[in-house]
Amino acid sequence: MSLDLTGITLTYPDGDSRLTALEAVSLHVPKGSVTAVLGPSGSGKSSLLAVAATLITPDAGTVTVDGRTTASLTRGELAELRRRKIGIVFQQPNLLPSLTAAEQLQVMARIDGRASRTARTVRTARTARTRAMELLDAVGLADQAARRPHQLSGGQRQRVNIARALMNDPTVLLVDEPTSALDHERGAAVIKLLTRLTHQRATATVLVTHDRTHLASADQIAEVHDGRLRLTGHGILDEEAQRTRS
Ligand SMILES: Nc1ncnc2c1ncn2[C@@H]1O[C@H](COP(=O)(O)OP(=O)(O)OP(=O)(O)O)[C@@H](O)[C@H]1O
Repeated sequence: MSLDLTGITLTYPDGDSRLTALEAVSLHVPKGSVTAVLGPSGSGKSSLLAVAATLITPDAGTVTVDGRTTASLTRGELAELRRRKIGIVFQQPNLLPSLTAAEQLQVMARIDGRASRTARTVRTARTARTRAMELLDAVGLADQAARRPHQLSGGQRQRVNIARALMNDPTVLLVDEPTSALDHERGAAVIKLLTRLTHQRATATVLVTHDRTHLASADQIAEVHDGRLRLTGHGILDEEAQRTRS
């Protein structure tokens, strides 16, 4: 159980030609580990996350989530894979202003229930509430469950955002610069939380960051330059970690 990108090339239309955003990118992210992705602006980091999230189909290469290669899936199967297996944490929390912290999470279960009519079990409102409370507790916000976004700090909003991404128990967690709106201390707390949740919930986590101080908690570090990726730090997880997490 992991995320694998193999030989990914992605181009965008650029006038009469095409701009290569990713070139022959391969990355193995084992279950229960954090891969930090660094790189200058425009190097291809967001494109990499969008391909991993199956939001963009690459020109070449394969994305494998939980052992399933996405190219062979129908659009419906792909949408279901995204809903059930992939959690995305965007830079800005984008919480709904009128909902409490608990409701931000419960809405995810409702969307999932409605979308998958063929699913054998549709989570009831009650189990969604219980799960939302468990996750808010896991991110240290159990006592803030009834608060709305304007009553929360930036760091607390980002923690709700992270808890929301975990609501459907994803295998893969994709995180885009989660600390850009936070001061150093709150940013460090969010990264620590993401690392702990990755290990506890055994997600394959990709963390795009500009902040090199975040690298200490990563299991492997990848750098992207002009669409090319190479592993530059912590290299490959040690064998013991591989055995326990894969
Ligand atoms: N939809 C698009 N259409 C055309 N070109 C695009 C599109 N999205 C990104 N690009 C180009 O692809 C390249 C990689 O962009 P990408 O957004 O992946 O970089 P990034 O590393 O995430 O940058 P940043 O750190 O500034 O967010 C850039 O040259 C960008 O201009």
